Amino acid sequence: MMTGMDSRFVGIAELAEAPSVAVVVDVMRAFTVAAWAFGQGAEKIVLAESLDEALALKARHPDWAALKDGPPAPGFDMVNSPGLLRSVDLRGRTVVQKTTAGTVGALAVKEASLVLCAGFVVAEATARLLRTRGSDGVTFVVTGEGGQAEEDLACAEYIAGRVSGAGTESAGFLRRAARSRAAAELAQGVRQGAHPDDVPLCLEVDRFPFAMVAALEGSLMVVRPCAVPSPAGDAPS
Ligand SMILES: O=C(O)[C@H](CS(=O)(=O)O)OP(=O)(O)O
Ligand SMILES: [Mg+2]
Repeated sequence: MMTGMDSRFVGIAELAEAPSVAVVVDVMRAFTVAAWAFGQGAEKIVLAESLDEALALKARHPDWAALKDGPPAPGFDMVNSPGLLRSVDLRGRTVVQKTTAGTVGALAVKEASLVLCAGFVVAEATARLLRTRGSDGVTFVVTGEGGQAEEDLACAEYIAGRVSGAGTESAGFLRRAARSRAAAELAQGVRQGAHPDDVPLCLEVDRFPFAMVAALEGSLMVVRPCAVPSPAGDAPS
């Protein structure tokens, strides 16, 4: 199905007012990690505004699992690495996540009527949800490097292409992401709290069948997986 969707690609700082529909993209690594957390059984992810808030939430809910980017730190259970997270059993757990870019981007659009958190691992489910909803305007928040992160921009453009029609192929977009600064820094060990498999895991297209919807629940921004069944008319590509 073709849609006449109007796509805007903006950095976090360019967000003047809450968009109606926002897709917040963080390929490396926040939303790849979020998808893996759901893959490992997490029930929900609470996005923390700050490290202090993450620790306060953990103190109030000792059974929640607190996750931050960068190196391991006291009070936190996990770091922002899909390669490290994939061996953790999170069945039924609530995860609290605080990262430099991804979680900040989602919190910046918390007033939007629909917020999807995305990376390549949930690209098709995200596109399908947007198609199903028939949104005519979508703001893609490119969270890394002031809106210039090549891995996030490539993924955002790929998802936008998939929304408009099934013909968009992933290969070129993945090549751009693989050549990004983030990929190089992860491969070179510049970014801490990493596993050697992080880059390939972040570049796995459609590893998971769900989209990730973030919404305010009381005062907290909460991400939950959302199954998006393939409509009978959706032609495979
Ligand atoms: O963990 C990450 O990859 C980054 C943090 S940094 O760029 O390595 O400092 O956070 P994210 O919000 O997932 O981009
Ligand atoms: Mg990032």
